[in-house]
Amino acid sequence: MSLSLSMQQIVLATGNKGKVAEFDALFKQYKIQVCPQSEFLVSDVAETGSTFVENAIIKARHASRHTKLPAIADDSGLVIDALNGAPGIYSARYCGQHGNDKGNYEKVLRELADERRRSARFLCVLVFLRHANDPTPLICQGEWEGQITTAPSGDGGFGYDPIFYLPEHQCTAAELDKSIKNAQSHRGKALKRLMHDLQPLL
Ligand SMILES: O=P(O)(O)OP(=O)(O)OP(=O)(O)OC[C@H]1O[C@@H](n2cnc3c(O)ncnc32)[C@H](O)[C@@H]1O
Ligand SMILES: [Mg+2]
Repeated sequence: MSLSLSMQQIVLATGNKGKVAEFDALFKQYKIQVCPQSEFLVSDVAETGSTFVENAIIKARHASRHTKLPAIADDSGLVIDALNGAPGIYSARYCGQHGNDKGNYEKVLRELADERRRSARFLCVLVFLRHANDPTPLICQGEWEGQITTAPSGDGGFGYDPIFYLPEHQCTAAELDKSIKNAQSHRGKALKRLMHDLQPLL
């Protein structure tokens, strides 16, 4: 594709302010201009897929259709082994109310109350669409391994960060320096891979 992405805006297809803040820092090192969908008044779209990949494509397509710009979408979530992979693609609305971070992680802590197996990982799927009807999306994934705590700790980050413990740092993701989270997280890894694949288009 001849389009020079370094000259053109890309819409970031997420309504999550925590993600936007992380992407703001992450994109600083790249020569592309990425603007959150809120700047174009893009509405949230129903995430009706049954995989992270499907939902990321749905969000990217919706934002691209609305703005007529290339789009990057993030679909992510927490996968807990003792809960057979839940909350997974339902992470944002696990307690029944979309975006209620505290309600969501408190539900997880209740469900794991008598459980010794605490292993879990964050997953992030990033999708890049050149335009709304792009038949060959770029798709990249990143993972971040950790343990679920028995009580929340820390007030940085967003979502499940206060209950996601990193043994190598001896703190939760909500207590971790932002730059370390971005360097090691599911989102940071997925973006590195996506930018590697995007380079030939820049
Ligand atoms: O769909 P968009 O508009 O991007 O915003 P969302 O919050 O609904 O995003 P998702 O559908 O991808 O759901 C992801 C949820 O997984 C959780 N999550 C994802 N990444 C996280 C991170 O880095 N730290 C903590 N929780 C995270 C958090 O609860 C998110 O709401
Ligand atoms: Mg969502």
